[in-house]
Amino acid sequence: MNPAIQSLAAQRALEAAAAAQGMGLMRRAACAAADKVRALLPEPAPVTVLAGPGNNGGDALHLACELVRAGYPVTVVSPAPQQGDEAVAARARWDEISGHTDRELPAAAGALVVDGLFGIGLARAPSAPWDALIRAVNASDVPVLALDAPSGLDATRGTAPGEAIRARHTLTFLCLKAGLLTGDGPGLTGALEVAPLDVPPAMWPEAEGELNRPLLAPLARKANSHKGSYGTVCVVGGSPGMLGAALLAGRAALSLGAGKVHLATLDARLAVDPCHPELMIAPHTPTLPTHEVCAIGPGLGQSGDARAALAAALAGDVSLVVDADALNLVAADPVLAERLARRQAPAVLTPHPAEAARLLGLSTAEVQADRVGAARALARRFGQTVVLKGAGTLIARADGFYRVNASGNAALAAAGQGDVLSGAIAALIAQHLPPFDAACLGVYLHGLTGDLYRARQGYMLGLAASQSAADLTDIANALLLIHERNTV
Ligand SMILES: NC(=O)C1=CN([C@@H]2O[C@H](COP(=O)(O)OP(=O)(O)OC[C@H]3O[C@@H](n4cnc5c(N)ncnc54)[C@H](O)[C@@H]3O)[C@@H](O)[C@H]2O)[C@@H](O)CC1
Ligand SMILES: [K+]
Repeated sequence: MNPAIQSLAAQRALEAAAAAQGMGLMRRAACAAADKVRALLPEPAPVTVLAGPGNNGGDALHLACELVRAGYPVTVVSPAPQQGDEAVAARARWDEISGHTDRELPAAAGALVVDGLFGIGLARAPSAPWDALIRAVNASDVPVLALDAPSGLDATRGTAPGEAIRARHTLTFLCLKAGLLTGDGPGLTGALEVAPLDVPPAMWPEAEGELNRPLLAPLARKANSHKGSYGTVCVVGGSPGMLGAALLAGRAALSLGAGKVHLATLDARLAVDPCHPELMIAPHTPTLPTHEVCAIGPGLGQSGDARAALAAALAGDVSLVVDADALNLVAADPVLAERLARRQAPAVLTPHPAEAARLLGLSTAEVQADRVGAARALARRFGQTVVLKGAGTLIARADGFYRVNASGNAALAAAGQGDVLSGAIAALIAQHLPPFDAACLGVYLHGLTGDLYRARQGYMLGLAASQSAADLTDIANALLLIHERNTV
């Protein structure tokens, strides 16, 4: 799981704390970037370094000095003076070493262009002279290494207000940013790496203890246990014609270790899943079987029975995973929305962008234009954990803290995957993970089924949701084995 990020504000608070302790993060960033350049160009070759006006530019100028010391021929392009003490000092160091900077991209930009124009401080669409420089870089066929974020990209939203640098590689500092994993972010188009700069986790202001916590520790099995030790999941859904969705959620819950799984279906025709006789299937009745967590929504439909089942679930005190049509019913009915918002027992909402848009009264495009904002708004609105699915799935907590998932790929863009995810999260809650952790880990493991598929296949076509449901078992067991090895 990638390092947690609360917001760019948390990163800036950490940077300020580091500066106060004289940790010299900028020099560390430059050294990490120099290592990356050496990895890309093992032999010294001409490198063009673009230096912007802020600290991203400062990183780039220190990098230029490191590269000259390592014997690389370096051209610095800096069309405007640096602002801020750290960036000005970096420029002075460069002037000391070379004393020459260009204002435009050289005709022959060399073997690599390093983009240090803007990082997390981009405030608006780059204007002159920056936009012309970005266009010139994108027009050249020289590979680009972007520092912290491709210049011109909004590091939170993943959108580009103007034209953004198209980077083949991005080395981001301290932690991942939501915008690198969503929208047009490089996490989807290029190679993305994090350089943590050896900052101790405790320095993160609000994510303290969140970083690298072994989320899956509660899943470790104890010899002296029985099926009740691993909880009971009840899936409520499967209205006529949509049984598959409920079956997928039930299978995923079994695959990820729930002790028992009931399937309360709105279609009485389904009596048994021949592939999974362990699934206890019965027609839904207002008095549900006893269970710790209920995944409601897969194939639920929006009939009167469906609404009644949702109202009963909301009125209960079990943990809920609210997905698909259950979310649509909430979006369409203020009474249900109020019940969900007032509910004391935990719930995890798992909307895709269109379902989030309905819940927020926005268009899907507006949700996608600010995914972090949408996820946090929903989490605050309902006082619950929200999983905003899509490239760079976000898991937001009611207090605004959020995580970005870095696993998965377009193989998961297929029917039924949302049902699998809701069953997976339900299984983790049933095994006593707190809802936010269950959502983070469920999203992460589910994403890994896409990564596993691409590793096996070499590409991303044709992953069936039932395959993902089955693969959750192998992936979780492999990670638990590693966890146990590391904790002996
Ligand atoms: N301060 C620290 O401790 C660290 C800072 N780091 C670097 O510092 C960066 C953040 O530095 P800054 O906050 O200075 O911001 P940036 O370096 O991202 O640049 C923004 C600067 O350009 C100006 N600007 C923003 N949008 C503009 C536009 N469209 N046209 C023209 N000018 C524009 C801003 O006024 C600001 O001065 C990070 O991305 C990272 O690269 C890293 O070295 C990590 C440590
Ligand atoms: K940059």
